[in-house]
Amino acid sequence: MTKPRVIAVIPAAGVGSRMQADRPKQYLTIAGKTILEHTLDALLAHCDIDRVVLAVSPDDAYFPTLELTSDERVSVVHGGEERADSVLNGIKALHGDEWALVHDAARPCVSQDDISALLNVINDSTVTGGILATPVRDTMKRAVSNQECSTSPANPSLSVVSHTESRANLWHALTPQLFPAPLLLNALKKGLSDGVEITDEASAMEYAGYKVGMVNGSPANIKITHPADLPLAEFYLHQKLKAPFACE
Ligand SMILES: Nc1ccn([C@@H]2O[C@H](COP(=O)(O)OP(=O)(O)OP(=O)(O)O)[C@@H](O)[C@H]2O)c(=O)n1
Ligand SMILES: C[C@](O)(CO)[C@H](O)COP(=O)(O)O
Repeated sequence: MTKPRVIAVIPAAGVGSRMQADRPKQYLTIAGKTILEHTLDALLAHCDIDRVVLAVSPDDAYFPTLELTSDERVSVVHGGEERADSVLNGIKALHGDEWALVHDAARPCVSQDDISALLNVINDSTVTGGILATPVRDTMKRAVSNQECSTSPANPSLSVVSHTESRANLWHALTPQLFPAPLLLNALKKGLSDGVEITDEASAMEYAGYKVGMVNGSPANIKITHPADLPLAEFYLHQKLKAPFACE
């Protein structure tokens, strides 16, 4: 049986507003290279990933300065207004019967073993693709209102608890998220045109009615979002460098 083609699609067109840095966070350097280069290296190192489609901002002045621009396995498309738009542009660059492995540029700490574990869903007929995820570990509170509406004049960052959410069967969705490209393309188009909030690929596939698998992945696969995430990611990256991965 021919091995399915797996194309990585990396949304890397964000501005990183929550990071409050002097450049988009994917171009910050930790453990010796940019976050984007760490993420690309992790995906290109996996023997079951054929190539990478990168979605970068149309006015991205940083990407051309990276050496990887010469790697023939990397092609580039323009990102869009939202993450889902960037992913959609990436999927449109695929050619039909491949599997799309969508992975945030902001998640450089993903392990090769977790990528391999997720790829196993390709051969599982009980689901239509799947995602890496990790069970919630903290008690989860629902706030009365969003954080910008503090009711305490003395403490503008104070929120008020509405109630405690059950954390039974509650997971953090991570990336990569892996789906048949043609199905994901149509699901993204439908979710976006119906005005559904699509914050990950699975939400589009769920909205389209597919059964999505969840593979328990490492909580070290963090999404670098705030400044406090940088030293943690650097620690995890140094740990990864100590244990090089060899494709079977
Ligand atoms: N229009 C967008 C928005 C986000 N992303 C990418 O989607 C991933 C996850 O998004 P997030 O962590 O929210 O990144 P930003 O949108 O850059 O961060 P912020 O929300 O703080 O601005 C990132 O790799 C980001 O580059 C993208 O490709 N296109
Ligand atoms: C796709 C994702 O990383 C799964 O947790 C997350 O939804 C991205 O959210 P963001 O607000 O675009 O960072």
